[in-house]
Amino acid sequence: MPFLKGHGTENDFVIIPDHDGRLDLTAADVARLCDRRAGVGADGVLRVVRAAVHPEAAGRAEGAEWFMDYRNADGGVAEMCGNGLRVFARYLRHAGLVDAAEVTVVTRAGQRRARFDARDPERGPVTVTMGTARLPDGAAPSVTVAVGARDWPAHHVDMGNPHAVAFVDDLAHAGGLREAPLVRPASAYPHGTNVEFVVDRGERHVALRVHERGSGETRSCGTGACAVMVAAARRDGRDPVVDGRPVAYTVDVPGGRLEIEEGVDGTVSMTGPAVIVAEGTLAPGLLAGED
Ligand SMILES: N[C@@H](CCC[C@H](N)C(=O)O)C(=O)O
Repeated sequence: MPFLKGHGTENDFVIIPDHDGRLDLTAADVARLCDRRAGVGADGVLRVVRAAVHPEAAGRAEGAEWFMDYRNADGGVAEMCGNGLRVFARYLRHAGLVDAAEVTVVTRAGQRRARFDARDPERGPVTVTMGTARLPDGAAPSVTVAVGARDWPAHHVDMGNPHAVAFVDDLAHAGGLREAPLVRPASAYPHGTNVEFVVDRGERHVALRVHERGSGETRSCGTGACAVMVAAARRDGRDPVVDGRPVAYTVDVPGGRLEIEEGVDGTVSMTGPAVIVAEGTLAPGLLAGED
C-alpha cells in the first residue's frame, strides 16, 4: 500500500491515497501508522478519498472531488485540520490530480478551498480558507485551563473543531505538556478540546504552543493558530465584520510561522508551507486489518 509523509510547519502527517475508498482504516491502524517507533510516525493521518465514494461527504460535496478523512494520532476522528488541509492540497498537486490554481476539498467541517502560490505552485506556500470562527460564549474568557498548579482563563473558539485559547505571560509556564491540560467546565467540550497557550510578540504578532486533542503537544496546529488569531483580534478590539476592514496577524508556532487573515465576511484564511518529504510503500501486515 502506498503512503507519503508530509508536514505543514512541522505538524506531520502520513498521507494514505485511497481514492476509491476501498480501505477500512481502523483507529488501531491509524495509531500504528502514527507511532514514531513502531510505525511511520506522525501527528495524524490524511486519507485521500473521492468525495463521491465517502459517506461523510454525501450531500456536501457540491461538485468538489476530494474528501479529507483526517484522523488524530490516537485514531480518533476530527472535524478539521488546517495544516493537514494545506498538505492534502499539496499531495493532490504532487500526484497530478489537480493542476488548477485552486482546489476545493470536502472536510467534516464543510467545504474548504486551497490556493497554490502563483509564482511557485509546486513548492510555494498554500493559502486555505478555514471557514468562520464561532465564539459560543462570546469574546470574553469563559473556561479555565490548568497545567499542574497553574491555571488561566481561556477563550472558547470553534473553528469547526474545538479550541481553548489561554493568553499567558510565558510559554514555558505551560510546562512539559506531556499530559492534556485540565479544562473546566468539562461540559464546555463534550468531545474534548485542543488547548493553545499564547504570548504576544508584537503588534498583531503572537506565538503559541498547543496541546492537540488526540495527538498531544505538536509543533503546530492550523485550526489552533486561527482560533488564536481570532481570540487575539477580539481581545485587541478588532472585529472585521463590525469594522468593515480585514485584520491580519502573524502567528508563530514551534515549527514555523503562519499568516492568518479574517475578512469582512468573517472568513478566516491561513497561509503557510506544505511539504511532501517522502513516499513509499507500507510493509505488509503493518495495518491491523491486513493479513
Ligand atoms: N493539527 C490540526 C488539528 C488536528 C485536529 C485536532 N487535533 C482535533 O482533534 O481537533 C490543525 O492543523 O488544524
